[in-house]
Amino acid sequence: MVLDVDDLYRRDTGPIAPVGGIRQYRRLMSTHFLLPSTIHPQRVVMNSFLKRLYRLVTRLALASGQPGIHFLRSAIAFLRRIATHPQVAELFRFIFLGTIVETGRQIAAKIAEFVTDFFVVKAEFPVRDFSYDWVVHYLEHHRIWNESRSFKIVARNATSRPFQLPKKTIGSTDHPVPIYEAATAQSSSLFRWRGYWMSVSKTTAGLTHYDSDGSGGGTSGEGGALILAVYTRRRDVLDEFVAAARDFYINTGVLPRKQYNVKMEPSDSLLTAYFEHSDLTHDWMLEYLRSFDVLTDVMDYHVSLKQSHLGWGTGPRDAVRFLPAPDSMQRFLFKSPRTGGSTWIQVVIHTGVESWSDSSRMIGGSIYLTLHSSDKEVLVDLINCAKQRYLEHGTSRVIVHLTSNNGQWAKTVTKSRRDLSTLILPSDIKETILTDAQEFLASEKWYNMAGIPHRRGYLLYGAPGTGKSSTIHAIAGELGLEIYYVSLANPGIDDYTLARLISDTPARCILLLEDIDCAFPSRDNFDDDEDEENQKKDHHGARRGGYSIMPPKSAVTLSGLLNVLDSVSSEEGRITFATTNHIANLDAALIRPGRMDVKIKYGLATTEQIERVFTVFFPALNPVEGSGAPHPPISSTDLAKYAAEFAAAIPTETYSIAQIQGYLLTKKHDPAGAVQSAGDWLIDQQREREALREAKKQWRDEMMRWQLGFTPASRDAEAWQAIVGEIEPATNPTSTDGVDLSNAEPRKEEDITDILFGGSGTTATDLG
Ligand SMILES: Nc1ncnc2c1ncn2[C@@H]1O[C@H](COP(=O)(O)OP(=O)(O)OP(=O)(O)O)[C@@H](O)[C@H]1O
Repeated sequence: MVLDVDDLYRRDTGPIAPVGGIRQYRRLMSTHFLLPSTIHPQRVVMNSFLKRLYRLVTRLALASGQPGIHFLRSAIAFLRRIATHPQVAELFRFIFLGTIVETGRQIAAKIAEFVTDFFVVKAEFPVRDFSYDWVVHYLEHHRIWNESRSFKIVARNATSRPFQLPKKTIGSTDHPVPIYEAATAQSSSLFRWRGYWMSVSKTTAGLTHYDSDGSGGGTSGEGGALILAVYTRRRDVLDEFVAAARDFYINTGVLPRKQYNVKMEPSDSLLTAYFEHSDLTHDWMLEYLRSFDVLTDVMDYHVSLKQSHLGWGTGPRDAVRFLPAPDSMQRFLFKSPRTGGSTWIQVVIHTGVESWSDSSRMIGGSIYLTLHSSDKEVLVDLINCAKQRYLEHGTSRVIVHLTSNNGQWAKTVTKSRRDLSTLILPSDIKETILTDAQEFLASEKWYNMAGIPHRRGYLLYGAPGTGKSSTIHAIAGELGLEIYYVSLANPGIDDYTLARLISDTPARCILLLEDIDCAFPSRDNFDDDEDEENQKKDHHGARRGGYSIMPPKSAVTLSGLLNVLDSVSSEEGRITFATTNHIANLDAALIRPGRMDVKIKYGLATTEQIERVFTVFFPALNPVEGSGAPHPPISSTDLAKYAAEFAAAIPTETYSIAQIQGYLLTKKHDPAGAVQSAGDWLIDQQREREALREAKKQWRDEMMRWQLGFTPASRDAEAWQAIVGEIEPATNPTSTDGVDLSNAEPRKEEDITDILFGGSGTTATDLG
C-alpha cells in the first residue's frame, strides 16, 4: 500500500498543520486508516498495526525536530529512491512474475483437481482385503499388467498340481513357468475396459500377486493399496467393474489368499472354527477332510505307513498314505448341499506336541478352519456334512476312543466290525444282549416318563480269553455306537480323572470299563488267571487269604467308581459295559441293578464250543485265501469227524477259546494233525500250568517274606511255614474259615447260557 499522507491530510484537514500537530495526525489516522473493527477480527489486528506505525512515525518526527509532514516527505522520497534503483526494480519484477506464475500454477492445479473430481472416478483397494484379490485376479487374468512397461517376473507353477509320480526325464512341465506381475515400483498401467479408460497403480511397494505369501515379513505390501481410476463421470462404471471382478474371482474358483493372522486380527468377512482333538467333532472333521480327498491343493505332505494315519482302514494296510503335513495351510472349496453355493475354507491341522510324560498323547491337537464367508450357516452345513460322512463310514467299522496316562481322551483307533456270528457262545447270549441294548436305546421316553435314569449297565465276567471284549466289540458294531474305553488299571486314572473322562463322552456311546475289579484293593493280586482251581474258587466265593500283599492296582476307589456310574452325566442313553475276571471281588453295591443291570458269565469252552471253533478254523472245501499255504480242501464229512474227535479229546470247561485258537493256529494247515496232537498239547498245557503255578507261588512267598521282614539271613523255616500255612489257604482245599469246601456242594451257578438280569432288577424284556 502506498500512503500519500500529505494528500490525505490536505483533503481532510486543509492547510498543513503546524509543528507539533500531533492531534492532526491522530485525527487523520482515526478518520481514514482505522478500519471499523467490529466488522472483522482481522481488522482489529490491522488497526493495531497502523496505530503502532502512527506512533513510531510521530516519535521519529518529533525526534528529528522537523514538522511531521516534512519528515514523512523526506522518508517517502528516500523510499522512492530505493524503489527506483534498477536492481531493486528488477528484483520487484521477478517477485511479481514469480507470484503470477505460482498463482497460475495453483489455479491450474485447482482446475485439474476439479476436472479430475468431476470426470474421473477413483477407487482404492487395500492390499489385505478381498476386494484387492478380486481386482488383482481379474486384471492378472486379462493381462492388464502387460500394458505396463515395467514388470516383475516370478517362476511358479501356474496351477497347483496334485501329487504326481516323478518322471524319468525332466520335461518342460516339471519346471515352473514365468508369471508376469506388476513391478513393485509405483508404475501405473492404462487400459481400456468395456469402452472406458482406466488406470491402475499401487500406492506402496509389495508383492502384487493375489496368492502372495503374506507371511514374509515386510514383503506382503501390508498397508498398500491398489488405486483404480476410471475416466468417466459415471460412478456405475466402477460398480460394474468391481462386480465383474468379483464374479470372475468366484466363478474361476481361484484359490483365496492364505489367511495368516486371522487369530490375531479377526476379520468381519471370515469365520473361524476350532475343533479340539479330544472332541468328537474333531473326528468328524478329520474324517471328512481325509475321506473326500478335499484337500486337493496340498503341496506339503506327511508321508506315513502308520496304521493310525491310514484314515479309517479303508485301504490296504501297507498303502503309503499322503496326508497334509501338520500345521500346513490347505484350502478347499466346500459346496453346501443346502444352498448349492461354494465357499473357500482354509484348514490347518495341528497335531499338537507329544506329551513328555506319555508319548502316546498329543497335547493341543486341533483343526482350525477359516471360512471365507461370514455366514454361520455355512459352518453348520459343513459340520453336518462331516458328521453324516463320519456316520456313514462308521457303519463298516468300530471306533474306539482310548485314554492317555493322565486321564484324557487322547487317541482314536478304528477296527473293522466284527460280525456277531463269528462269536462262538452258547445259546443266544449275543442276541439277548443285542436285543436288550436295542430296546434300551429305543425306550428313552419310557425311561423319562418312569423317572428312571436312562442308562444301562452290563457286566461280563469270567475267565480271560472267553470272548467278553469280542462281544462288546461286535455289539458296538451292530448298534453303531463308539466305544470309550477306560482301563481302571491305568495308573493315571483316579476318581477325578475318571469323572472328567465320563463327562467328556457323548450322549450315545458305549463306555467300556475294563478290569473293574481293580477299582479297590483286591483280596489277592496274585490271582492266577489261568488257574482253573482259582477260577472255581472264585465261583464259590471262597477266599484264598485275607491279605492284600500288593497295593491296589488302580487309583480309582470304589466310591469314586460308584459316583461316576450314578452321576447325572451318565444318564443320557449311555451303555456301560464292565468286564472282570473275578466277579467275587466286586462289591455288591457295584453290581446291584441300576448300576449293572445285566450280568453275563463267560465260561471256559464247552465241548460244543470246541467243536464249533474247530469247524470255523478249518472251513470245509473252502481254503482261506491269504492264509499263507492254505490247508488242502477237506470234505465237510471229514471236517465234522475231526471236529468231533478234537472236541472229545479236550476236556470241557477247562480251556478258554483263546487258548484253543492258539493251539489250532500252530496246526492251521493240518486239521488231522491238530486232532492227533491234541493229547500232547494237553500234557504240555498241564506242565505249563504247574510250572506257572509253582513260579507264582514262589514269587508270592518272596513277596510275603519281604513284606513281613524276612530276609534270607533271618529266615526261620518254622516261623515261615507257620505264616504261610496261616495265610495260604488256597493251597489247601479247606478254607481259612474252617469250613471244609472239598466236599461242599458248589454254589448253584447258572449255566453259561443263563443270563442274570440283576436279580430283582429290571430286565430287558421288562422294559419293552
Ligand atoms: N466266544 C468266542 N468266540 C470267538 N472267539 C473268541 C471267543 N472267546 C475268545 N475268542 C477269541 O479269543 C481272543 C480273546 O478274546 P477276548 O479278548 O474277547 O476275551 P476276553 O474274555 O475279553 O479276555 P480278557 O478277560 O482277558 O479281556 C480273541 O481273538 C477272540 O477272537
